[in-house]
Amino acid sequence: MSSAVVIPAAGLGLRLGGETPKAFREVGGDSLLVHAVRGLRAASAADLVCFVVAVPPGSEETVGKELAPYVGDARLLVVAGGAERPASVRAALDVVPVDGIDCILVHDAARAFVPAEVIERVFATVRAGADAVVPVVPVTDTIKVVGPHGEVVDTPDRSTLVAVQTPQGFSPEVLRRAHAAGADAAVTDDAMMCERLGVTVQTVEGSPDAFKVTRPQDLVLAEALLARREREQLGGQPNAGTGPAAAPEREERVIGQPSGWPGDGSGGGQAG
Ligand SMILES: Nc1ccn([C@@H]2O[C@H](COP(=O)(O)OP(=O)(O)OP(=O)(O)O)[C@@H](O)[C@H]2O)c(=O)n1
Ligand SMILES: C[C@](O)(CO)[C@H](O)COP(=O)(O)O
Repeated sequence: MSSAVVIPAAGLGLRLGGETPKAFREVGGDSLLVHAVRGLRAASAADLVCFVVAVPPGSEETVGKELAPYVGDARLLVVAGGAERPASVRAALDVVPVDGIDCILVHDAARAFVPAEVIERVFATVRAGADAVVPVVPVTDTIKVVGPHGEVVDTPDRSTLVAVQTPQGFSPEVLRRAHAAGADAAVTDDAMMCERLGVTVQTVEGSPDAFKVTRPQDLVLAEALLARREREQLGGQPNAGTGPAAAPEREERVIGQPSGWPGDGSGGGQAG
């Protein structure tokens, strides 16, 4: 079985702040997008033969050059994303080759540090016959349903709730059918679009490391996670020498603003 991965990376990152689109923000010297692609490549069991990345319009060429060294023998296609995540996924999905692809993963660039075992679990579950698969982690807060005036109207049983991550895995036919049906403003992930078709979505175990970089404090967490992985690769004990004094010394940096991005004077930019 061969798979393709669609990477929505066209978001502005408004909750993160800053002037650079989130996928281009750097942690440990590489952009979130590069980390995400490298992580996907590391999951060799997923047999990824095609990467399709949706990026802010105007940055396709720059991103194509930046990512080429990281995709190995796989095909790399970079397309302009849309104003909302479903439109970006759709734009990428439209160019995924039809022949020879039995599984399509959809993975947020913002979940740049997903462990290989999560990717492989998702892939294996699609390979075993599931139409749609999502990695999940338990919810650790109490969740309330709130009414129009800020009043609590319900406290759902937490044991039935999970937080959903990516990559989400799909049978190509099901994912294409879900996107052909269209998305409204309520749609926050691709699995939800499949649910609306009556497709059963299977869960598998996710990982805290697959968190989505969303707010500024997530960059601090990302730096710490990278530092922990480096220590582990060097053969050190995972927790040896940790603590406030052992915080990573790297600085967060951003890569050059792509041409066509608002403010570069070219008149290009991203809708929405
Ligand atoms: N129009 C959009 C919006 C989001 N995404 C991508 O979808 C993933 C998850 O979205 P999110 O974390 O919400 O990113 P942003 O939309 O950039 O964040 P914000 O809502 O804070 O602006 C990210 O990899 C993001 O780049 C996308 O490809 N196209
Ligand atoms: C797809 C997703 O990452 C699953 O948790 C999430 O729904 C993206 O939502 P966002 O509002 O675009 O962050």
